[in-house]
Amino acid sequence: MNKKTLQDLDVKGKKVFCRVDFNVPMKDGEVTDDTRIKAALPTISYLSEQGAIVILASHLGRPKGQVVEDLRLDPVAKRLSDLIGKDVVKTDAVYGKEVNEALSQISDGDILLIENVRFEAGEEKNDPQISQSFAAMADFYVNDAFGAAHRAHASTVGVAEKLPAAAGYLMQKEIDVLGKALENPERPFTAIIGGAKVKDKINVIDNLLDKVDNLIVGGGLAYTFIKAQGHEIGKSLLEEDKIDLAKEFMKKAEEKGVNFVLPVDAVVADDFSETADTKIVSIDQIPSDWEALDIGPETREKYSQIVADSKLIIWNGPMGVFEMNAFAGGTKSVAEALANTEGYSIIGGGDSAAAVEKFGFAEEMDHVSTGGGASLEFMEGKVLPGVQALDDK
Ligand SMILES: Nc1ncnc2c1ncn2[C@@H]1O[C@H](COP(=O)(O)OP(=O)(O)OP(=O)(O)O)[C@@H](O)[C@H]1O
Ligand SMILES: O=C(O)[C@H](O)COP(=O)(O)O
Repeated sequence: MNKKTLQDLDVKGKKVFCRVDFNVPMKDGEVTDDTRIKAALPTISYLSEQGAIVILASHLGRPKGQVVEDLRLDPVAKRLSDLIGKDVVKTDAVYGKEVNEALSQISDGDILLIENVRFEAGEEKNDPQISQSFAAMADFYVNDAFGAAHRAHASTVGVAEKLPAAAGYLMQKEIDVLGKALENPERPFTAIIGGAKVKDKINVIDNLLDKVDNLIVGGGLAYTFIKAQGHEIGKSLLEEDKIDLAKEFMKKAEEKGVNFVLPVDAVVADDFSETADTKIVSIDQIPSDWEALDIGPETREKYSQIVADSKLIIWNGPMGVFEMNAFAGGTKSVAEALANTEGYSIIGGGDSAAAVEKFGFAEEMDHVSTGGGASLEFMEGKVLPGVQALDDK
C-alpha cells in the first residue's frame, strides 16, 4: 500500500482520532457478532501500548442524523473493554463539551469511544464543520474502518484531510490482500459471484473478467444468464433488461479465454418458502411455475472441483437462498470447498462472510473481509475515498 501506516506516526503522548467500523449486529442491547471489533484490536492495542490517547469513532446502523437510542455505542464499548481487558470511556456526545471534558481527564494509553457519528447530520454529508470538530480533538488521524472506506463522510474523508493521516493494521491488511489478489494473482485464479441481482454485480463481473481464469456464477443472478443462453427459467429471479448484458459478458469471457461457469442443475421450489415442495432438475428443465432457489448437486460438484484446482479464489455472494435450510446446501458446499482447497481463499464480506460463519468455516478461510459494500467496490476496481484521503507514503 502506498499510504502512510501506523509505523509512520510517532504517537506517544499524542491524541489519535481513530475511525473504526463497529457497525456490528446487535440484539436486545447486546453485540451478537464481534468480528469487526476483534478485527480492529491490533490497531487499538498498538496505539494504546505506544502511549497514545486513543479516540475511537464509528457509525452504527443508519440513524440519518438523529439520535436513535437503540443505535448508541454503549454495548460496543462494553464488548471492546472485555476484549481488550481495559476500561473504555464512552461519551454520549459525538463532540463538544462532554467529549473535551472526558479527554481532559484521561491519560496516555487510555481509550475513549465517542457516540455514533451518524447521530450528527453532517457526518454523511462530509460537513467541514464536523470534520473540523473531529480534527480539533486530535494530533493524528488513523483509519482502520475498511468496511466504511467506500463512504466519503466527515469521519472517513473530511478529518483525514485536516490531520496527518495513516492507515491502521486492518485497513492495511484488507487493501494488501485484496489488492495483491487482483493485481498480481496466483493462477488459476477463480472468482465466484452469487447473490441476488445482476445489476449490483455488473461492475464486479466486468472488472473480474479482465483478471480471472474461471468466473463462476451462482445464486439468483445466474438465472438471467441461463435465460440469455436460451433456456426457460420458470419463476426464477430474472432481470429482463439485463439479458443482453449477460450475453455480452459471456461473449467477453469467450474472447478473453475465461472459463465462464454457470449452474448445470438446480434445486427448484413451488414456493419461496422453507416448506415448499422441492426437486432437483437439470438447468434446461426448470418447470414454468417453479423457481430455482439453489444450485443442484452436479453444479456443487463441478464448482467444488474448480475451487480445489485453483491457486486463488475470491468469493462474493451466496449460491442460493442460504437463509432457508432447504436452499442452503449449495452455499455450504462452496464454503466447504473453499475451506478445504490448498489455494488461497478470500471471502468478499457481507452475506458470504455471514454464510461461512454460519456454516463454521470462517477459521479455515485465508481472508474473510470485514467489508461488505467496501470489498465489492474494491473488486469493481474503484478507488475507495477513505483510502485515497490518507497521506501518501
Ligand atoms: N436463487 C436465488 N433466488 C433468489 N434469491 C437468491 C437466490 N440465491 C441467493 N439469493 C439471495 O441473495 C441474497 C444475497 O444477495 P445480495 O446480492 O443482496 O447479496 P450480496 O450483496 O451479493 O452479498 P454480499 O453481501 O456477500 O456482497 C440472499 O439473501 C439470498 O437469499
Ligand atoms: O456494514 C457495512 O457495510 C459498513 O459498515 C458500511 O455501512 P453503510 O452501508 O451503512 O455505510
